[in-house]
Amino acid sequence: MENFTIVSILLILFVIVIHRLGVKPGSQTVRLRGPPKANFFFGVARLVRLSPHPHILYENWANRYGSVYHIPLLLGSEAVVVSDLKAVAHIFSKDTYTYVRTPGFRAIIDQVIGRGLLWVEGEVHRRQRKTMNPAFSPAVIRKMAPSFYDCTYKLKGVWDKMLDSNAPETKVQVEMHEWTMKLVLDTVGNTVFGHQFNTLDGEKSTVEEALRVFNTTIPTKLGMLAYTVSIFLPWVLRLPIKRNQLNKDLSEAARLMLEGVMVNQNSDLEGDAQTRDKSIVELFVKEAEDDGSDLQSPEGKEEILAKMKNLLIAGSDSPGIMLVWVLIELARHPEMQNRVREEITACPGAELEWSSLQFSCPFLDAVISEALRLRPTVGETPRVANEDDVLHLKEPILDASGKLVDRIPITKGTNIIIPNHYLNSSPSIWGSDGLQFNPDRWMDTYLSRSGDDPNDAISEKRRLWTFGDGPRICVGKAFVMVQMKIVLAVLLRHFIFELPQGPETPMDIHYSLVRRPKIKGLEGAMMPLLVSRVDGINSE
Ligand code: HEM
Repeated sequence: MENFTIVSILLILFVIVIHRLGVKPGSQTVRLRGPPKANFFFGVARLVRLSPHPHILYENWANRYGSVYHIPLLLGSEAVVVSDLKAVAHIFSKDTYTYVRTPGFRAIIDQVIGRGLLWVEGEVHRRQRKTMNPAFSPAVIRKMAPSFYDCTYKLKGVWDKMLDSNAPETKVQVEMHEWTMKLVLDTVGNTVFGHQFNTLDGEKSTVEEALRVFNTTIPTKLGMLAYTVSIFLPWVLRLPIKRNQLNKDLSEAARLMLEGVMVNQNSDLEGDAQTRDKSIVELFVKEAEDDGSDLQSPEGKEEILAKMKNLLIAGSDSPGIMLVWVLIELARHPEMQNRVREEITACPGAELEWSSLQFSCPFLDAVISEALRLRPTVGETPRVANEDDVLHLKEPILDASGKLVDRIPITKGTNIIIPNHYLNSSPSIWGSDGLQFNPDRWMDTYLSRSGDDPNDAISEKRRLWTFGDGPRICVGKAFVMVQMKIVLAVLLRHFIFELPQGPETPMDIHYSLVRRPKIKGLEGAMMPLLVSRVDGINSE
């Protein structure tokens, strides 16, 4: 019998035993409507995980069962899907206290990233977040802008060389995931840790290699199965399978690099006080010192390493994928790419300095917002109720007995899923073109932007859920918005991006920790784009 079949059977038997012993992954208390099981063991869990368009599944379910419904998951467990905007806002606002991460999801974070901000809950989270927030203030991010430019111009230099080695006016095929990963890794290393990865200069980095292997390895059926199961059953992460080994390798590579950063940081702190403003790591060191932690002790080091690892991995995965998505969308819509380029070319300042760029190029801003809306790297927010609660709905729904209800009691242990991707794109919220790439929707002044009144009915409806919300809202949101605008302005000013088989090139999704775009039919996470010069002329 095949290895896969044996392990699958063992896995299933183990789950049944655990289930019989009464260890339920979650319990649901309300009689809600919802879809039937698509599979005896997995309910609809695999269907959602493997669907290239899970938000469409949620769309169909919401149309059928209303804005709150239950879905069957593994072996009889269930989750309540909440897409009523009032209830969603309530859950996010009570995040880390009333609603927390599922034990399985925490175990994955622990294995890959460690026990930093993404893992902690409640009071510890509040304290860690308070320390981290100032490190991502607008003033600090403004100071990072030169580094965003440096890294982007380095990437431009690499692509220029590729083009120079070809005949004039030819296009080169560039593997986008590879280069955006180098770009964001060098940037986050430089700005956040004061560490020079120099991958754009051709230097080798174990972190880059581990990230590359982790992100591009084609998941086996067993790996996919284990991932789906592990969200609810943490022990699956201890099985000796390839995906778990990749998690550990990535974690270890990040640890080794960050230990080096810590050593340098300590010597900086002992030395020249002028260098103290250098990186976010110092804030962690200071926080630990204020708490009386012994930084030389294994526990003290471990605590700081985990916090750093959170920023390194969270800060180098999603931003790279989002940049790739923007370029794909612009390659699919050449007329929009031309419009963005015209806008950038008209931007005052020869080098697209941030002081001018920040307040220019509204269409580029709109393109970025639209890609973030349609292609969120985190499609769902899974949570579990940590205590009893009541959800008050904006719009009443029909329960399983056909009664209209506008409040839903939730008991401790209930699994909750917030479908971020559905909320970002549903035609019921965004209008009939909700599923289409239409940046112009962001050019209308009444749509949600920073500074809008969050209680305004339209702003509330047109909110982006790509960065989550509430106490856990992405700490790097402002960082990545500045980074993306600079990177895209520079690259689009100089290069034209096309899909290998034209705008209609068929696309697919590669599954790793998050979903990344790929060209249909290519092995792994391959996402090549054709790059050519805007002026068609080789550089000196
Ligand atoms: C386009 C890029 C990005 C996207 C789409 C994104 C998305 C998200 C989302 C959805 C969450 C909330 C997760 C949850 O509620 O469970 C989150 C949290 C987080 N993100 Fe990002 N992120 C991005 C970039 C970054 C960057 C650049 C950094 C750091 C430099 C970063 C660091 C973090 C951290 C540390 C958290 C945990 C916050 C907490 O638990 O309090 N992210 N991100």
